[in-house]
Amino acid sequence: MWRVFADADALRDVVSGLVEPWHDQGVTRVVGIESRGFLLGGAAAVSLAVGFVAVRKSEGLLPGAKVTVDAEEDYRGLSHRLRMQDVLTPRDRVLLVDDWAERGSQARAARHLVERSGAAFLGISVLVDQLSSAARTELGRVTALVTADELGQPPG
Ligand SMILES: O=P(O)(O)OC[C@H]1O[C@H](OP(=O)(O)OP(=O)(O)O)[C@H](O)[C@@H]1O
Repeated sequence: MWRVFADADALRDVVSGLVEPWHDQGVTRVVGIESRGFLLGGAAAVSLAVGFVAVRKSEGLLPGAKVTVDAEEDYRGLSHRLRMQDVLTPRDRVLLVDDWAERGSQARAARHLVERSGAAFLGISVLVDQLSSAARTELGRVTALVTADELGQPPG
């Protein structure tokens, strides 16, 4: 995935595709999950002319008041404690941006963080949608550039 971001045209097209379905949805903040969600969410926030809020998976610095949630296992079977600075307000309408959603556990946990802050969680925008129909129902509106099925198997 990082190789895609190294190409200027591909990066521009990816960010454009992520935000295109959300231009008229009244988004006031973008939330992005570490690490690829930082890059894509930041770029999407600039494109939508709104602020960006980071959700950290690791132990990296995140000063000040925070909300925290233990996410269910992700697609690799890893369990992360997600942390977000407590900067959202009840007036915020939040879009989550990430590169890939499979189990949806990180996105669900991010939704909890957003809603615990009193903000409205609108949905998620991802490059690749590999969600089951059950996982999809808990994430609001889901938009994606491509499904995992459409990607197919990588060559050789
Ligand atoms: O839908 P789930 O099964 O919960 O998994 C989704 C998460 O997995 C990927 O992150 P990854 O762990 O690969 O980290 P990275 O962005 O730091 O590479 C992706 O960026 C999501 O954050």
